[in-house]
Amino acid sequence: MSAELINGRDLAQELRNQMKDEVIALKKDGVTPHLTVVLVGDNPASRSYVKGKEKASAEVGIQSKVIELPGTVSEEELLQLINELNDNNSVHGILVQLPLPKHIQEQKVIETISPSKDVDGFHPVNIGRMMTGQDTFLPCTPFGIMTMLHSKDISIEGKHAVIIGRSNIVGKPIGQLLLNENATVTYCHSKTKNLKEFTTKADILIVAVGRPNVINEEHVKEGSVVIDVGINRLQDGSLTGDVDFDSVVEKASHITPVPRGVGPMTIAMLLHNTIKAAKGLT
Ligand SMILES: Nc1nc2c(c(=O)[nH]1)N[C@@H](CN(C=O)c1ccc(C(=O)N[C@@H](CCC(=O)O)C(=O)O)cc1)CN2
Repeated sequence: MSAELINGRDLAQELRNQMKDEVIALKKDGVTPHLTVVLVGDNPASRSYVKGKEKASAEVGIQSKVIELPGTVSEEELLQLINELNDNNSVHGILVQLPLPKHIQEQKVIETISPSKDVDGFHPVNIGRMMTGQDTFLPCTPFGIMTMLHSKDISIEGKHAVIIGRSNIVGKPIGQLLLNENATVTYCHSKTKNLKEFTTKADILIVAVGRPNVINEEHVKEGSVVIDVGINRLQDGSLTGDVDFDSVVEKASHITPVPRGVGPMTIAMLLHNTIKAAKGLT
C-alpha cells in the first residue's frame, strides 16, 4: 500500500484563491485587510518565512507591512512598538516572527499583542478560547493541519491521535483541536519512554519534534494518517521532515510531504486569520 499524499502547497493555493474573493468583497465595503509583521534580528529562516507571508498576502490582496528591528533592540522598545500597533486602527493583524533573541521574553511579547489583532493565535486569551471550543484565532500550524485532515474527509471522532512534541505553537494546540473534535489524544515528548509503544497505536500521528527521521515504518500502524510538521535543513541545503517519508509512505493511508506539506498551510491560515481580524470577528 502506498499512502495518499496530502499536498499542503496545492491546498494552500486553493484557499488563497477563495480568499481573493473575500478580500474583494471587504474592499468594496471600504476595508482593506492589513497585516503588520515584526521581524527582529537576521535569522535567515525567519526572513524567508516573513518574505513568504508578504508574498502570499499580496497575492490575495491583503496589505502587509514588515517592520525590521535589529537583534539588539530592547524588550521595552519592542513592547512599545506593539502597543503603537495595537492603537493603530488601520492595522488588523499583528505578528511577531519567532524565535526572538534570547534577551527578549517571547511570552511577554505575545501577551502584549491585543487578542483582537493576534492573528498568530498565541495570546493566552485566544488559547483559552480555543481550549473552551469558542470561535477565535486558531494557531496557524495546528489550524492548517486540521484543514488538511478535513480536506481529505479523514474522520477524527473516536480516533486515537498521538502527538509527538509539546511546543506551545504546535504540539499542545494540535492536541487540543483534535480533542475538540472528539479524538482520544496522547502526548509524547522527549521524556517519553518507549515511544514506539504509543506511536504504533496511533490512528493519526502528528510529528513535531524538529529532528530528521525520528519516525520510520516501525513506529507507525498500517493505514494510519501521518502528519509531518518538521522542517529540518540538511547540510546540502535541502529540506526534510521528522518522518522517514520513503519507509512510512508504504504503510500509512495518508501522509504529508516536507516541503510542500504543513509549511505552506501555516501561511494560508495566517491570511485566513487576518481576513477574520479585518472583519472584526473576534
Ligand atoms: N510568529 C510565528 N513564528 C513562527 C511560526 C508561526 O506560525 N508564527 N511558525 C514557524 C515558521 N513559519 C512561519 O512563521 C513557517 C515555516 C515554514 C513554512 C513553509 O512554507 N515551509 C516550506 C518550505 C520553505 C523553505 O523552503 O524554507 C514547506 O514546508 O514547504 C512557512 C512558515 C516558526 N516561527
